[in-house]
Formats: sequence, C-alpha cells, structure tokens
Amino acid sequence: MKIFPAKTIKEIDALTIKNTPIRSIDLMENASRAFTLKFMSLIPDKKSKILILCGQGNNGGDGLAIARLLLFYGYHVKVVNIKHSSSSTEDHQINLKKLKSIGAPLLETNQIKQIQKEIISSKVIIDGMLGSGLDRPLKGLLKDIVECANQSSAIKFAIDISTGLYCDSPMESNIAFKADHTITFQIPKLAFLLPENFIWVGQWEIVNIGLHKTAIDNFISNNYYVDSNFIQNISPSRSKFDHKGTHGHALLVAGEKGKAGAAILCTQACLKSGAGLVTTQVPSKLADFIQLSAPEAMVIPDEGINIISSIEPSDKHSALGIGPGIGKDAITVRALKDLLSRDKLPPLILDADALNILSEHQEILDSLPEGSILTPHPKEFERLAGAWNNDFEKLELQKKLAKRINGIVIVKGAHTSIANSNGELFFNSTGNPGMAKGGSGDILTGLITGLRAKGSSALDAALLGVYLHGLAGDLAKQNLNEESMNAGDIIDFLSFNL
Ligand SMILES: NC(=O)C1=CN([C@@H]2O[C@H](COP(=O)(O)OP(=O)(O)OC[C@H]3O[C@@H](n4cnc5c(N)ncnc54)[C@H](O)[C@@H]3O)[C@@H](O)[C@H]2O)[C@@H](O)CC1
Ligand SMILES: [K+]
Repeated sequence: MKIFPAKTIKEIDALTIKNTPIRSIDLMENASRAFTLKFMSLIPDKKSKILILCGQGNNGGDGLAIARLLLFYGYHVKVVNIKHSSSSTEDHQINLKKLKSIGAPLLETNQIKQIQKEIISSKVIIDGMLGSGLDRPLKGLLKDIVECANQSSAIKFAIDISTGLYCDSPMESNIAFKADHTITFQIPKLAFLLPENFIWVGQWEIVNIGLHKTAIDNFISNNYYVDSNFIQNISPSRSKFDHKGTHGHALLVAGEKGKAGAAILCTQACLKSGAGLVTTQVPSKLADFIQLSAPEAMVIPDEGINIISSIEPSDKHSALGIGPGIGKDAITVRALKDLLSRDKLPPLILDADALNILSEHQEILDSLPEGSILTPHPKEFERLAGAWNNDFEKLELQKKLAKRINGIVIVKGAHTSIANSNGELFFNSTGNPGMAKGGSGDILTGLITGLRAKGSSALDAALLGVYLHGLAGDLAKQNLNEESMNAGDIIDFLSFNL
C-alpha cells in the first residue's frame, strides 16, 4: 500500500472524480458512509450523546454527512457547525442543507463557551474540524476547542486525521485533537506511523472509499505500508524435487557468557525460516546449550571459551547473521574488523552488539558489503546515526544510513521501518507491545538471516522477516496476551501461513 502526501491525496481525489466518474459530493458520501459503518462497529451504544465538531472545509462536510447517517441509524447526535471562517466548501454547504432539512440537532456558532458546554455533556466526540487540508498551525477558536476537547474523558474519534496534525510533516504548534481512534480514508498517512504522534492518532484504521485504482497506481511514492498482500507476493516457495541443499545454509554468530539465550533464540528462529541448513557459532562453553535446545542446527564452538574470537564463514554459507549477545570485548571487535576486511563475504545481517561495535568504530561502516542488513532498535540506531529532533528527521537519518552502506536499515519498534539505499521506506503493519521484551530482536535476526540464506533479496528478507515476526507476535498475543507472552512464544507461532 502506498503512502502519499496530502497534496497527492488531493490529486487522487480529483482524478477519481474525473475518471470514475463520480460527483465530488458522492465521493464524500462514500467516505462518510465508510466512516459511519466502522464507527458503528466500534461504538454500538446508540443512547450516549455523540458530539460532532465540524469545520468549514470538506472534513467538516464529512462530519455533517456522518451526523445525518448516524441519526438515520438511531444514534443520539449533536452537531456543531463551527463558524471559524467566513466561507465553506460547496460540498459542506450541500451537506449542511441536507442536515437542516431533516431537523437535526445543530448548533452554528463561533462562541467557545457554547461549544464547551456541548463538549462537557458528551460521551463521544467526533473531530471533523480540519483534515488533510491543514496548512497552518492551530490558533484562536479551533485551538481553544481542541484544547477543551482534549480535557474531556469522552471517547474521541478523528475523521481522516486529527485536527492539527499534518499528514506528512512535523507539527508546528504541538497541539492537535487527541484521538483514541482515527478512521482514515483509503490511504495511510505517514504521520500515523511515527511514535511521537501516537498521542494524537490513537488506534487507526483504514476504510475504503472507492478511490480510482489507476489514479493510485499512477502516482509514485517512496513510502509504503506493508500488508499481507504485499508479503504474499514476495514469500518464498518450494518445489517438489528440492533438497536441503537448495535452500541455503545460514551461519549465525551469537552469544557470550551469560547470553546463551540470545544465541538459542536466534538459532531456533532461523530454523523456522525454511533455510536448508543452520549453523551457529558460539563461544565454546555455550556449544552444548545450542545442541540441546536446537538439535536441527549444527554448532561451531569458537576457540574463545566465553567470547567470540574469530568469524570465518566459508563458501558454503549463504548468509551470515552476527550480533545477538556477542558483547564488545576487544577480541570480538578485532574478529569483526578482520571479517569485514575480507574480499568475499556472504550476505550480512548485523544486530545488537555487532551494531554497537559499528557505532564505536564508524570507519568500518564503510567496509560493509553491498546489501548488508542492519537491525537496530531506536537506541542502537541513535548510537549509529546520531540524535534527531523529531521522527521525520529520524526517517531521514535512516535513509541516509541505508544509502551510506548501500544496504538495508531496519529500525525496530511499532510499525518497524525498513529503509533501502534508493530512498524508499517500508512500514510494517504487524506486531504489538507484548513483543517489546528481551530476546525479541534476536529472533528477528535469526529469521532474516535464514530468509537471506534461502535466497531472498536483502529487501525481501527484511520485509518478510519483519512482517512474519510481527504476525507471530500477534498470534502469541491472541493466545497468551501481551503481558504474559515472551520472546520464545513468538518462535512457537512463526509461520508462513498468512
Ligand atoms: N473529494 C475530496 O477531496 C474528499 C475529501 N474528503 C475530506 O476532505 C478533507 C480535506 O478537505 P479540505 O481540503 O477541504 O481540507 P480541510 O477540511 O482540512 O480544511 C481546509 C480549510 O481549512 C483551512 N485551514 C487550514 N489550516 C487551518 C488552521 N490551522 N486553522 C483554521 N483553518 C485552517 C484551509 O484554509 C481550508 O479553507 C479530508 O481530510 C477528508 O476528510 C473526503 O470527503 C473524501 C473525498
Ligand atoms: K479531523
């Protein structure tokens, strides 16, 4: 799914109207109906007072149409048409007329006191003040209304996007409508995917409004939202006469004294990737733990008893994952540097301590072979790439690093982002906060290394690995809940069944 900026969304709307063809008022009706149906599934209670705050643009037009539809379905609705501007859009005017014609409970005002009274007495508030047309910071009446609504304990919904939030650039005034739910029209907005905006966006869902497919296909985007359709197209397959030799050989380098668990989780996850063979190199003292916990894997005991002292892949290894729990001992640093000074290397995946070593020895970043994959969490990413002022800047740093290494940078978190060296960004759609626990990252590294060993391109291995890891986390959550699920449970639920 492509993510577009507000300007392109407007152009797609216009092309939909022209090419479908459909009248703009009918497209607004489609959008309002889609919002209403989703809203009704989330709020079945028809008795509590719902306040719909409408601005003078098309977002307000949606609000007025939604009010009419909710009234039709028997909901208890009050509408405020906020007179914050002297003019309103044509579709807004049409919907206002329709609403008046059915005698809807409607207040038209620019008086904050009157609006405040309505807010205080409402159980649900729907924000139809401003949408993707926001072009300046919130001030005056709209800002006062948003502040007042934010203090209310009502359940809050945003139509398309919260008032005050830009679709694709940082906020200017640090104030927006604090939605618990955002129901957005067909195209995901970049702003929804960034941690700093969670307080304004809440849970968000996409509803289809019938935008013209060719119009969407014709616009280029560098940002994508990765859903199961996307993943199905890049999932690997097997054919009847395949043997273990046709599915690659993954080599993992992991673990130090006290961190055998990282190596075990990484190995077990790699075994679920479909790779033909998996070998794990660990400090010699840990070798038996791997053999016992992952009997399908082979083990190379390092000469170091408690640390990794050398990394020497052979031609038979088709991908090499390094990092979970390896520590930063000077001998391990040397081993990594020696490895990267080699001419020929298998595709690399670097995580955890391998990334911390790279952060402290930035000169070796430039010796990473093309197509390497880095999998930092935000703190590791900050050590690698420097600090950022807002999440949009963080994305720029991520793209810059991917370009510098001519490879893939995965920054983990809710909606994990994956950058390639062409300046493209992919945001994941699976996963939940129950996965934010020790060991979860080790599993991702094992999984991606296996996928890469099996023959997926660097980008596909990253996209698939991140998606499947999140999906397994979601299944673990369904079965266990977010608190009690642990990283090992993610491995149990890893599956290519999409
Ligand atoms: N055909 C379409 O274009 C469709 C649009 N839809 C809705 O229309 C919305 C976009 O509509 P509009 O482009 O009219 O934009 P908005 O409804 O977001 O409002 C734009 C108006 O508000 C003013 N404005 C911008 N920032 C302001 C601020 N900080 N304070 C006060 N006024 C401000 C602008 O000057 C403009 O007059 C979408 O978010 C969506 O809800 C949907 O109905 C689907 C179809
Ligand atoms: K809105």
